[in-house]
Amino acid sequence: MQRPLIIALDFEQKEKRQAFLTHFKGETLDLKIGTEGFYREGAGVIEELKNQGHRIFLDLKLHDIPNTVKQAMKALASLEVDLVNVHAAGGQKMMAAAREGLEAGTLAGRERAKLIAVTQLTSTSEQMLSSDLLINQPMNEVVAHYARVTKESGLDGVVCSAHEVADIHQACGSSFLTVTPGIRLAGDEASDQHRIVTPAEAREKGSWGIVVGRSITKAIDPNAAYHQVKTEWEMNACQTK
Ligand SMILES: O=C(O)c1cc(=O)[nH]c(=O)n1[C@@H]1O[C@H](COP(=O)(O)O)[C@@H](O)[C@H]1O
Repeated sequence: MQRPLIIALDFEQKEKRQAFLTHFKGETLDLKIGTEGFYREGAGVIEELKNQGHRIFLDLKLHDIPNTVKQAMKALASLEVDLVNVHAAGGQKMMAAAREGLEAGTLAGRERAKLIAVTQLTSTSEQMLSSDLLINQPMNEVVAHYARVTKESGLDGVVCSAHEVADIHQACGSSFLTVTPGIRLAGDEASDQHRIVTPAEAREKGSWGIVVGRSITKAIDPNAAYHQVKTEWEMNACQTK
């Protein structure tokens, strides 16, 4: 994956996922399978999408004791996806264990999946951080701290909102990966997301990759919406070079 535009394949039925992908015949995509799809369809969905030539972000957000996460990551490594994640809230030992498991499970001669950690969900607001999680620090400082701990644990990057990318680059360097969901085309509903930006803003703010679900999957013309997102995301890159 290179500065990917990742489509979140969050569908309530396998048939709906497959019907959605018929809008993209002949295109190689960066796709995300999350808990909704993986729990329903199992590992077969990964195989199916890989056979179609797509690159995969397997978003299971592991969060458990270090040994459990290590063994789970070892098992997931056999699926040979491109990107996997854990929750940074699991702490440094858990994240280091995730990396160990991933390395142990990666077949010799194969490239290890990139491993990133969710800092604070993009559905979390500053107010929720304090009222629900009892974290009384500004969101950007909390996220930058989680990013620093993630880097110290040997991971490749984080999931965050584009609003925090500059602080993360300052804390961890600009080569530390920032994958940013919470992307909306102008005028689209935020729905359950709180820390949102447009694709163009994500690029301006320096995101390495973006994750886009409903702005594409719920569009009347998903292919047109995808290419609108892609144009904003890439056009802006040319302007900022
Ligand atoms: O790890 C993720 O992918 C993730 C982290 C996060 O903080 N926020 C977030 O929205 N996501 C995922 O990104 C996708 C966003 O979907 P939309 O809100 O429909 O664009 C969903 O599949 C979420 O599970």
